[in-house]
Amino acid sequence: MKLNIAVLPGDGIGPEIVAQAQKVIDAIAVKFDHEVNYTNALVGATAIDKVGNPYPDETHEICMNSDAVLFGAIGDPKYDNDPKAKVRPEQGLLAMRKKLGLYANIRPVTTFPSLLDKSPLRLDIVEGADFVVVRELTGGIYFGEKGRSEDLKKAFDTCTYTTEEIERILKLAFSYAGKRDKRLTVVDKANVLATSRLWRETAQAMEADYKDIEVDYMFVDNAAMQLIQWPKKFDVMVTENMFGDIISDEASVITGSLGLLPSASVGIHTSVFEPIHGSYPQAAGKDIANPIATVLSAAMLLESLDLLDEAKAVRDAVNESLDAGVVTEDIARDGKASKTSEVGDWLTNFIKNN
Ligand SMILES: NC(=O)C1=CN([C@@H]2O[C@H](COP(=O)(O)OP(=O)(O)OC[C@H]3O[C@@H](n4cnc5c(N)ncnc54)[C@H](O)[C@@H]3O)[C@@H](O)[C@H]2O)C=CC1
Ligand SMILES: CC(C)CC(=O)C(=O)O
Ligand SMILES: [Mg+2]
Repeated sequence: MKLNIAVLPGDGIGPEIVAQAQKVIDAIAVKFDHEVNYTNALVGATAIDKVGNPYPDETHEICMNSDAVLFGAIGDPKYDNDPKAKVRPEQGLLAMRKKLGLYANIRPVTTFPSLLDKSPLRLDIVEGADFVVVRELTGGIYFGEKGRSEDLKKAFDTCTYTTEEIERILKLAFSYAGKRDKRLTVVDKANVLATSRLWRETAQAMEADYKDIEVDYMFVDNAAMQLIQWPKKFDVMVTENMFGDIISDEASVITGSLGLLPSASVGIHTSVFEPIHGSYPQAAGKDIANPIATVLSAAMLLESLDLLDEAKAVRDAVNESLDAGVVTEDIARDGKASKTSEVGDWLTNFIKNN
């Protein structure tokens, strides 16, 4: 098969972690006799620096013409620490999601047997935890009208959702639950927010079409607590953009590191495969960031193209590397950390030789 992959490394650790995922895809291509064509494109702070736009039209064209997009991360302290900056790297990520119609971000949270002790939570709490956060990705407060009063002493962000936006993400979440343990938790703040009440009303109306799915409703503050106290009670969680952003970072604690969680952003046009973490600028250029979230995002990319044996070979390699202790410093034992690039090399060799 011929694969056209758009590669958007972005900022900070983005280029380093994406390079490892590309090495892994290359090894898979050789093993399974595929031809891979990568097209690199600018996004984020790097794109602002080069062309003044965090999501240039050329990048959009490249994404639209690809079979899938492999994305690293965006963000730079020079913008984080300048609240007055008008053009920001994050606008590039949001524009990409909106223009590609990526209304759903699928964030699977699974524990790895050899890393159970890396979670700050007790082993009996985390062992066997396995759930998916389905996060709405192109609506809500991140995309709502925002502004600042003339005297600069007041600012506002608005959260808006339409029934149509809620229905399409719920449909996808119901279908995920149908393929798993048939349990769906709708996370909202319906005791306070009008948008959340619309989410709850819409979900309640859809229950009749999915009689085999057990649906429950949970306020987001309670969900944030229960996720840590009883992670095993969850199967599929579905929620709005900002709540999903926050609870999925929180969920990474169950697995041991934010550097382990992959995601797939799907919707209308092409799909984007991206780690859930950011550009981790403190680690940029040091070859220490964990590449596994990005490598597992590449596995999700292969699955999206129905290359299931190929994806399994990536997952097997990752599991073996974790069992063998070939890991970066965030999940290392007894000070024995491998570099980002060494983890990538190990995975590549494992795929070649097995
Ligand atoms: N999808 C994206 O591109 C995202 C971009 N950002 C941007 O990233 C920049 C940094 O944001 P932060 O809040 O510091 O979040 P972050 O996710 O970059 O890092 C938070 C912490 O998580 C850990 N971490 C993250 N990735 C890791 C990896 N691969 N290996 C090991 N440890 C890892 C580190 O301890 C790090 O200090 C900001 O500019 C922010 O806007 C933040 C989240 C998502
Ligand atoms: C710019 C942010 C919305 C990025 C983020 O935190 C994420 O997508 O997880
Ligand atoms: Mg986030």
